[in-house]
Amino acid sequence: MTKQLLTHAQIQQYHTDGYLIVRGFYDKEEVSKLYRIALDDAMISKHAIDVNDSTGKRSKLSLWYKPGDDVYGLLTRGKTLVGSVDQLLARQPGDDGHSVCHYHSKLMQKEPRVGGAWEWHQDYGYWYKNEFLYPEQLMSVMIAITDANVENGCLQVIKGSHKMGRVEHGFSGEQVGASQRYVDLALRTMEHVFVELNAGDALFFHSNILHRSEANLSEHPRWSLISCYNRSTNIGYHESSSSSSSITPIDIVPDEALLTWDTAGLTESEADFLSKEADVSLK
Ligand SMILES: O=C(O)CCC(=O)C(=O)O
Ligand SMILES: [Fe+2]
Repeated sequence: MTKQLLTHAQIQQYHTDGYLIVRGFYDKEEVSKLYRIALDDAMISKHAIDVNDSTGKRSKLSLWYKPGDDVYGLLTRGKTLVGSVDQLLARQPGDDGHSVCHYHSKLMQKEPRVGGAWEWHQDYGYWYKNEFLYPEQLMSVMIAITDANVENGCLQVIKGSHKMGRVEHGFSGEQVGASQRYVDLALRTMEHVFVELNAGDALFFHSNILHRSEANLSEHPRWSLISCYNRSTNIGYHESSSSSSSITPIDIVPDEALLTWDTAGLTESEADFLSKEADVSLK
């Protein structure tokens, strides 16, 4: 399947709404490979962290920085995905080269009946603490590995809330959440959208959009990959050295690499995983 860069209208929509859904970004064959690897990869499961919500439900999350030559690394380095991100991220004056970097990716596994909720937050609410100065140069892409719907705890967003700028965040149980007052005010005028995705769909979202998700009370898993991108011009002054990937332009690979390249599992040397002790805010 040939992937397309974003159209002018899609770019406009992202800037107006703070998010953009691209249906079928990955085809059936690609999705089944991603699902199989997520199930089988010993390194992913070895490094999975439990993240509890306020009611004790938990999601399994594996987070890594440097993308390697494994299937998930190749996905995040794919030409059209990186090219689309490049169309959406703001550029610093004077930056006219290839400057899209991989900050980190996380594989989120919300298992049936146990997968936990996420409080309302902005990703930049976390990343601000890592001293990245430019929210417009940061964004995330969620790739649905299974279908995500209201029943299994899909992502919810407040449409247009990225225009509010950064909102204060504080601890809420083990998670960091946005000030409830500002969430309530945002909901007075902005639309609360449940972003239902089919496996293979991609959701591009701004680092300042308010989002949350419910626990997975259904019988179906809700698995997704969230990859976060940055520009090399946006230095995280309070980032640990292990995440120099956030200012190192991505080594881009052809889209076909995902299906055709010979890949190993994630190895210790290729991917540097986050441990729970390393970052209390869990990105
Ligand atoms: O997967 C989810 O439901 C939300 C996760 C999220 O927003 C995050 O990890 O920042
Ligand atoms: Fe988030």
